[in-house]
Amino acid sequence: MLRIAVPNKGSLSGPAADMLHEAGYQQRREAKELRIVDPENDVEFFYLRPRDIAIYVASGKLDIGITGRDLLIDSAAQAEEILPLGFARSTFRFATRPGTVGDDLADLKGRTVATSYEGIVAKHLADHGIDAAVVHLDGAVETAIQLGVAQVIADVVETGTSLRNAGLEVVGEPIMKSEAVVIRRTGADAEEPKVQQFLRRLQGVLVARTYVMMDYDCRVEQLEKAVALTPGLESPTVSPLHNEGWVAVRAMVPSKEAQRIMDDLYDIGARAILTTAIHACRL
Ligand SMILES: Nc1ncnc2c1ncn2[C@@H]1O[C@H](COP(=O)(O)OP(=O)(O)OP(=O)(O)O)[C@@H](O)[C@H]1O
Ligand SMILES: O=P(O)(O)OC[C@H]1O[C@H](OP(=O)(O)OP(=O)(O)O)[C@H](O)[C@@H]1O
Ligand SMILES: [Mg+2]
Repeated sequence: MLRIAVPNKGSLSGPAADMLHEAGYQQRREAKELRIVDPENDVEFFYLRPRDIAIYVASGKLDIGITGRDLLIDSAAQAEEILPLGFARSTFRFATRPGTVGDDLADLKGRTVATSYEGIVAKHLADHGIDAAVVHLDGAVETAIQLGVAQVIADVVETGTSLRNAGLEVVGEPIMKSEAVVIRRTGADAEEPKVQQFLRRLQGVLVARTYVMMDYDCRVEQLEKAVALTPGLESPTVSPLHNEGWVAVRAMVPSKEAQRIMDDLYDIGARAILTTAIHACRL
């Protein structure tokens, strides 16, 4: 049975459960459940603190886990990313009160940086040869500056609202970009069929979320131009219509581009252009 670690709380937990549900897996019904077995899919889910997931997976007791890339790197556990999942996207950045330090990383020398991600910050400073103190806090690190515990913070930034509300602004380049990722123990068997099947299911959800199916009719003379607009993933399906000189075309297109592609197809004479949602997919 495949043993999978899933975040039990925080920003990762809801979207991870939604994605697993869309991929056809049973999920817990109550937030207090710490473990469920999905016998039909031969999978056991363990609901763990996001920060702990890389440690469990690195130990080899759990086969794979869903966590944040930043949490994986911060843990320094012997685990590696195998599939990015596209949610819980954030950047990890230094921030401070305007005017405290310049945009140059070297300005952090001799300062105190408060963060919940001590591993990432200490390594980043060491890699750049900057001697600064790091104070570990569990959360709400923005307040550390107001209360004088640190002059600089390093934290997750998504919309920037938390920083603005605390009167802070980012300084320097982003330390890293993060999103939810699937991880496994470093060097674990990449070909393990159960793991491969799990990844294919999640990839199917990602594709279903980012593509729509597009159908349209066009004149045979316009087919090459039309196909160039909708190349599909492999190649579009082209079927003859009862009316001679016309064909029906079917191809997957990125949902974000669907409206523009429909305009372009219309302009070259395609008609009856339809898009439909994809509910599930195996590439
Ligand atoms: N506002 C946010 N937007 C996007 N991703 C976020 C946000 N806050 C945290 N994350 C991501 O979520 C993961 C952290 O999960 P974790 O559950 O530890 O913290 P959290 O979501 O801040 O929850 P809490 O602080 O309530 O425990 C990291 O990968 C981080 O990049
Ligand atoms: O840029 P924003 O959209 O404001 O999002 C970023 C904020 O979200 C998280 O905080 P959370 O609410 O989880 O509190 P925490 O700091 O205690 O983790 C993170 O630590 C930032 O503070
Ligand atoms: Mg948080």
